[in-house]
Amino acid sequence: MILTVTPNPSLDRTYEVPSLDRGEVIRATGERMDPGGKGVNVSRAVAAAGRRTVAVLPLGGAPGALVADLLDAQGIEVAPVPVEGATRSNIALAEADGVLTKINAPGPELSAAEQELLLNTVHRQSRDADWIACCGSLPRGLAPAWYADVVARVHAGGARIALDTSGPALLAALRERPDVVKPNAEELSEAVGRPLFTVGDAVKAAEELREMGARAVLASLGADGQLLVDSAGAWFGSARVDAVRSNVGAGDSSLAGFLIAGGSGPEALASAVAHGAAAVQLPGSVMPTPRDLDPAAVTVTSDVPADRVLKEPAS
Ligand SMILES: O=P(O)(O)OC[C@@]1(O)O[C@H](CO)[C@@H](O)[C@@H]1O
Repeated sequence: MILTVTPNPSLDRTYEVPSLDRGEVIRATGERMDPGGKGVNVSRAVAAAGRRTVAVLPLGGAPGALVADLLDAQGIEVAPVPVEGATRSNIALAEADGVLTKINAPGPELSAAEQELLLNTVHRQSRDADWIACCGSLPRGLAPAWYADVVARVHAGGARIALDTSGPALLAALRERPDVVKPNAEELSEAVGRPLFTVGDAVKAAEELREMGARAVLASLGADGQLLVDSAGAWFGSARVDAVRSNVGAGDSSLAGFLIAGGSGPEALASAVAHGAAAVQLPGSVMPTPRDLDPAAVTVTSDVPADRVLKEPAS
């Protein structure tokens, strides 16, 4: 079973607009609502692959009830932590030319009692888990070391940990030796404190994260592909993508693909790349099913193209 932890979930609202004109009333040509937050998306992708998953998340207010209903409709098992504050709504504005602008709200502040309940729920649910994916930003009230505490507690129980967060929360958790961390290029650049211009720069940065404690690093480099760096070396994976519709949740779909395929080595990287590529070709944060995957479009190699300049340099 793959357990996901999303301390700051969201109701994701996507509006399709012709273009973003500041100061104008913009009429949306389409809208959709998805249950969101990075761990929630990982659970949605794991469930879409027909595997068992449980999502732990705080839920509050009317948006929280809506997130619960949407997850229920998708058949996702949830271990909810009721909280006083309302679950946030995050907005994505998708322009006709493919540019996507996202507004992420801070979310509710969790009281000391709610924080404790969240940690205890994760701990209780972790008993059945092979992997625990801890994902996303921390809501107000949770200290930057919160993920570090979770890793320390669940590692003692034997489950493996995948961590997808950034900034101080990522740095604090590294010392507890998470089994895999999943930064994107910007998060990787921020963690090592320097810009990344080439695939080789990203490999060096991932190696530094390993020196800081991560056992493996699965880094998504956007349109450039993905990297896996672990004790056995480095692999680079990429996929042919026909048309990008929405990259919201593509990283979460990748992480799900990686964990479904065992969570280590080049085959898991290939699955991560296939899931990421499928997700960007679907609207909003729709997660791919096995039918949406195109493994033949994926290439994974240990011959990492270190000199390749990133299409989207990170700083
Ligand atoms: O604010 P965070 O926690 O960093 O990210 C939240 C979020 O942008 O991540 C998911 C996509 O990865 C969305 O479902 C959600 O809105």
